[in-house]
Amino acid sequence: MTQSGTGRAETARVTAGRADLAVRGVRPATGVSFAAKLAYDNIFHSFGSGAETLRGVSLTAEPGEVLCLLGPSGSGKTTLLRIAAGIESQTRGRVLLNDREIAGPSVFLQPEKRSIGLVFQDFALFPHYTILDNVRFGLTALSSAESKREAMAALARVGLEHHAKSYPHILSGGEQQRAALARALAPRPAVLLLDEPFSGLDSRLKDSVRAETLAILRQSRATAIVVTHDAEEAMRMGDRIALLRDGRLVQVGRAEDLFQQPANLFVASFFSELNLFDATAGDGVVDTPLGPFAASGFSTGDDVTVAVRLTAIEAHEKDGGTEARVISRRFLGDSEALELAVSGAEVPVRARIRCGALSPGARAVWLSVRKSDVLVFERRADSA
Ligand SMILES: Nc1ncnc2c1ncn2[C@@H]1O[C@H](COP(=O)(O)OP(=O)(O)OP(=O)(O)O)[C@@H](O)[C@H]1O
Repeated sequence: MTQSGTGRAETARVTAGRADLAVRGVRPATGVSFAAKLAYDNIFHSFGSGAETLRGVSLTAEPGEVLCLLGPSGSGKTTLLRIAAGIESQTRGRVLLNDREIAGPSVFLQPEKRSIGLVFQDFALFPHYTILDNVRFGLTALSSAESKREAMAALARVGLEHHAKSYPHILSGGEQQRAALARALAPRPAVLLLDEPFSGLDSRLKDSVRAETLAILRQSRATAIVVTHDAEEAMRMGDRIALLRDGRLVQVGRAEDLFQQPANLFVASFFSELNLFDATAGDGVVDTPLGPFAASGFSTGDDVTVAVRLTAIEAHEKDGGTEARVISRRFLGDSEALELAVSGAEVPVRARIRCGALSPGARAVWLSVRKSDVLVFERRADSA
């Protein structure tokens, strides 16, 4: 989602409201949040009379966990975050914080009463405020001395005390991201929502900022929901991943679950590049141009799609396996991308092999396939 001027105003509204947290009840030890459970119960949403953006989403972020909301552009990730923050309203369903309804048919708790923090894609720091004042922004209910102390503690947590007096524009992208995180964490929200928090960073910076952010989230112990459209990012960050498509939850689980036991072809293709072969199941097996594979659970005559990960294919120059001819090779550093002509395959078969596995002039090769990286799905018109 692109951050708009309205978005900034919302940041201000949501952030300002977090001061409410600071003055209520007993506060935990420095740097620690009250982790909470956030539950979506059968959420539906549409913008005006338009098509439904969310269709029956039920999902729980457990206390202290990092839950990644993953999905293609337009699948409804940002809308789901905004509903939890209270800056968008669902048309049906309920949102619960620690089993208490905060949004439902007859309840709407204002954003500032929710103890839910929000970090936007472009950080949304106020350019004319120092970093310290940006972080103090959400602590207005505290005395000046207290808010300064709390803001400095939050900056220390993200390693930015030395930039307290700086203005945002002199900070690097990664530092601005950490400042935005400090601002969101300063009021010690029970739940922190992060909307594509690393998308504005260049790819080299991204890895280190992501690792730092995860460490800070762990230390703060807040429950976090992180929106991303990048499967690798979700696997790196999430204790669990919830994959959305067209406003519906497709699968929720640990990265290993989604990768190894994808619910359908859409999930599988979100996590790895695949060669696809349409085929008809035989008696527990299915024949493809790359050889026969097990098709347990399917009956003879079932239409299936066989998905072979690019990394499942090995190429050799010694006779054995499926014959293939090299069409193209591309050096990618750690690996090499191959396109191969294989008898019976309508389009070139793609493979990702270890560099140096084939001699420079190799043309005629033989392929073997790691069976654990072959997935067989029922063939449906909308399955990928
Ligand atoms: N203000 C709006 N008015 C009308 N439709 C909207 C509005 N905001 C978003 N949408 C539509 O709602 C759907 C879901 O949008 P949303 O931003 O939640 O998706 P997303 O998964 O976060 O996408 P992205 O990864 O591109 O940010 C999209 O089809 C989008 O075009």
